[in-house]
Amino acid sequence: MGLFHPLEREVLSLKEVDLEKIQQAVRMIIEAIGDNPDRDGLLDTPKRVAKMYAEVFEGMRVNEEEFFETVFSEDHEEMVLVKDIPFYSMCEHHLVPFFGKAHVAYIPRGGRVVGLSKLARAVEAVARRPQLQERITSTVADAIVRKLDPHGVVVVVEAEHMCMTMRGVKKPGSKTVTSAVRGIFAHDAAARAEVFSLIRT
Ligand SMILES: Nc1nc2c(ncn2[C@@H]2O[C@H](COP(=O)(O)OP(=O)(O)OP(=O)(O)O)[C@@H](O)[C@H]2O)c(=O)[nH]1
Ligand SMILES: [Zn+2]
Repeated sequence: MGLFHPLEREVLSLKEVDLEKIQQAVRMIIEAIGDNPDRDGLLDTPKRVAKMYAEVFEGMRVNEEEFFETVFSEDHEEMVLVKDIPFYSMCEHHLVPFFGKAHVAYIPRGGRVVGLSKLARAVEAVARRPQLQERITSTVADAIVRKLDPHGVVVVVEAEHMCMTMRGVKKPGSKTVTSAVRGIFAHDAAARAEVFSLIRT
């Protein structure tokens, strides 16, 4: 099992989510906004929210590098791109959702090819933590670099942030695009242009 991205939490040290603590906190929030946590409609809400948080933050207990343990020895040293991987994450500043699509490309080296679904699983694991879009992007790219030592990696993430749409600056429809470019893609403009054009089409 590899090391975590330095910016990421020590997720493996966490055991189970403390559902009881989330329930208490949600009850307090309901009281603090001036509603009655004991009215019918809200009675089970703390329990539901606790269950939901356990689900949307389940990446806290998953090491994304695990998905790259099993490699197929396939003699393919050309680009592999899995695009339009949908993801949902929670912005660490406001704990509201941001969501969109991730595109992951790499050029395998030395026959280290992984199952396509593992790229999507890594995106999902990383997204299901309190996050920044930039950190999802670089964490996925760096995990692939560390585990597969490929010729190059590109991760592009495009997302809509609810903290920018339903509140605050209120700019619905605005999209944020982030990219992490590693290896050959960083210094070969033609390779980079190819992958970005494949992502766009
Ligand atoms: N870089 C980055 N910023 C984010 C992300 N998600 C949310 N933010 C921003 O985080 C910032 C937090 O700014 P603050 O001024 O501390 O908080 P705030 O008063 O709620 O800010 P506003 O959203 O402008 O109302 C905002 O500008 C958000 O748009 C992200 O994934 N990456
Ligand atoms: Zn936010």
